[in-house]
Amino acid sequence: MASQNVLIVDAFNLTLSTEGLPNPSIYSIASQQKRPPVVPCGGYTNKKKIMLQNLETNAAAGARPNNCWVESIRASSPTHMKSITPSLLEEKRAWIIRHPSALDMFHEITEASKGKQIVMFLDYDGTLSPIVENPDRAFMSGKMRRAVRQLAKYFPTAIVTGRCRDKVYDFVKLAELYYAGSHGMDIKGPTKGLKYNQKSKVVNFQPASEFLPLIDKVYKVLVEKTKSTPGARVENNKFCISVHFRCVDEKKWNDLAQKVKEVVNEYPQLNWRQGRMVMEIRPKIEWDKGKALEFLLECLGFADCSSVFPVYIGDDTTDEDAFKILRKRGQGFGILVSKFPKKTSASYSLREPDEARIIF
Ligand SMILES: O=P(O)(O)OC[C@H]1O[C@H](O[C@H]2O[C@H](CO)[C@@H](O)[C@H](O)[C@H]2O)[C@H](O)[C@@H](O)[C@@H]1O
Repeated sequence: MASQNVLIVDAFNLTLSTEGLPNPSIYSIASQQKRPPVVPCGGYTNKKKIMLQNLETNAAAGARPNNCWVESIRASSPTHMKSITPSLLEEKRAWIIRHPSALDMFHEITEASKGKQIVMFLDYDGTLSPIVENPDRAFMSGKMRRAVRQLAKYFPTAIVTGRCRDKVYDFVKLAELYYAGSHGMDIKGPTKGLKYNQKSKVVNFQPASEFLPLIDKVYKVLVEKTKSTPGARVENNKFCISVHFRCVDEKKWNDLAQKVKEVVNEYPQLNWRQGRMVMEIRPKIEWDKGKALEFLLECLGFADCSSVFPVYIGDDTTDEDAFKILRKRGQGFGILVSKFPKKTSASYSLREPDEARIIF
């Protein structure tokens, strides 16, 4: 383990010298990856062996922790990478030792999953698709789609996203997956290739359906209220709403946040959380991505099962709810996709969506 950490730190320095640009060796490894040969259905052990063959080393970079709201939004922007100080560098090194790359730790991970049923949970934005300015253009690559399709042949696989379920389906286009849209408030089972558990045939769950009219109303209010802020964008995610900051001048972030908070404060049934350059407004109910993960495990018949191994890969603050659940259950592990250190309950890290594809 110790020698592995040294390796990570060395590679980490190399990454820093490229000012946050993708590590060229990782890119070439990713592009040289060959798809594993198709193994018979149910061949989980074979699949794990193939996944092991895909292992390569890597490193992750980091960023400054944040204390206030605007700082934390700023921290989700790569531009802050410009000011790297020695203490920041030290912090980054410490972080990667605490959350090693899942690529480096793949052997340990596969050893831990031996004899257990792996269930995959995948966030969409920033995990399966790279972050882009226009949320309507956050396409998943054909390579990523093929990798997820392949994964789902061997393990029950769910997309867990803040997006509206229909919208994420339009991006992913794989009918054999489970989909948990609107931060888990809109769950639907596969419409094709069902093979894990009969119970999952009936998966269709919307714990916040009574909030639909309210969400529609508040969406319209927010569109009106934010239209004077250049670059602001409001997205209706059916059971929740996203107000995007990514294209707003940094000087206007606070103003925009105030406007949004004023609206949300008028509706005690709603609250908001911060995501990546976005404010996520949603119903105040005890439901989140972590609860959705537990719900899906139950649907699959693994509620009280000690031999299940859930793997959750995500990049955002809302994914932390799922990472926490995995820690609490003491089952499986969480993987945070991030180039920068973030406070996280995930065990491991990956730098970018392409790396997630490698471990598939
Ligand atoms: O749970 P997720 O799948 O990660 O969805 C969370 C939000 O993702 C999207 O916004 C993020 O990605 C956009 C496209 O790359 C980017 O422009 C934006 O800044 C990010 O916050 C999506 O548009 C939101 O609706 C989701 O809630």
